[in-house]
Amino acid sequence: MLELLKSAKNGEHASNLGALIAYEFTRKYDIPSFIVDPVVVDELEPLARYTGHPIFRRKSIFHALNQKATARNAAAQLGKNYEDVNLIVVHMGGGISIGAHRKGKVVNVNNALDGDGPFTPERSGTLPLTQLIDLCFSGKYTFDQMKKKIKGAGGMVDYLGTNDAMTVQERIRNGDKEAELVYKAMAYQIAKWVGRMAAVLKGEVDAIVLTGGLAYDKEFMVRWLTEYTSFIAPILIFPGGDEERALAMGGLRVLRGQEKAKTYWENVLQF
Ligand SMILES: Nc1ncnc2c1ncn2[C@@H]1O[C@H](COP(=O)(O)OP(=O)(O)OP(=O)(O)O)[C@@H](O)[C@H]1O
Ligand SMILES: CCCC(=O)O
Repeated sequence: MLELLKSAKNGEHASNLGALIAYEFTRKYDIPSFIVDPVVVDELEPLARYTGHPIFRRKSIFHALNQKATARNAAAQLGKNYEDVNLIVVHMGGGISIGAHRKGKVVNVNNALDGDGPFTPERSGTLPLTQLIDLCFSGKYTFDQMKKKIKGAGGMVDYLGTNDAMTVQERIRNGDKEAELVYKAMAYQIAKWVGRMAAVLKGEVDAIVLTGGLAYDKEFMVRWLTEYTSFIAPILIFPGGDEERALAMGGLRVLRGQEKAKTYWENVLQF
């Protein structure tokens, strides 16, 4: 695992550092370390794995740690167990993931890292395929530049020159119509993905759960998402993230014998 993460063979991401840092603590203090709900948690149902062409495979990459922790908190707020509810969890940070949680499993979710889903503060989300192929072969851009359009320099930051939603909100308050249109387009695309996940859950949705940094924005983002999606289910809001606590609780569940740690199996990542 450590070698694979160092090589970034499956993608560059800050979370690649997690296991490496944990391993240093293990060595220094002679204590166990665990990985809890990493971005590659994969509970997709078989139907969700189809892409539309046999050589492409859908990967489950999303904000699993915060999605799972927030879903548990939301279930508790509903007075139920996570394993007994259906939720659509919308994590809205620099990247955005929309997961269909059916009775404790994330059976469908967009690949939040790799050009799938709504556009986000710093990612393009799904792009028109043929235009993308044409641009790749146009000779105008390098491989790295094209990759950057999808992750890092795409989405809101490319439209408005900032990935900071709070700056955009201030611009809207000051009458910037372009900023309003782009920010609302992002809400519109997120809402469309909520609709998809409602279909996956066959309309049996106990709640739509909004979380991540953008969920603090009640004035615009939360209001627009409520307008578009509240016909599906009640909306619960858990702004920010619960990641550090979720990591600690995951480790504690194993140390207390409430959960068994799984063994990492490298072959599952060979695709
Ligand atoms: N209090 C707030 N009010 C409004 N928007 C906020 C607030 N806090 C953060 N945001 C916005 O949320 C977005 C990023 O959120 P967050 O900090 O959750 O992302 P991240 O942790 O960098 O990314 P990710 O969640 O994808 O790992 C930014 O555009 C930021 O401006
Ligand atoms: C999809 C993994 C978390 C992120 O958005 O970076």
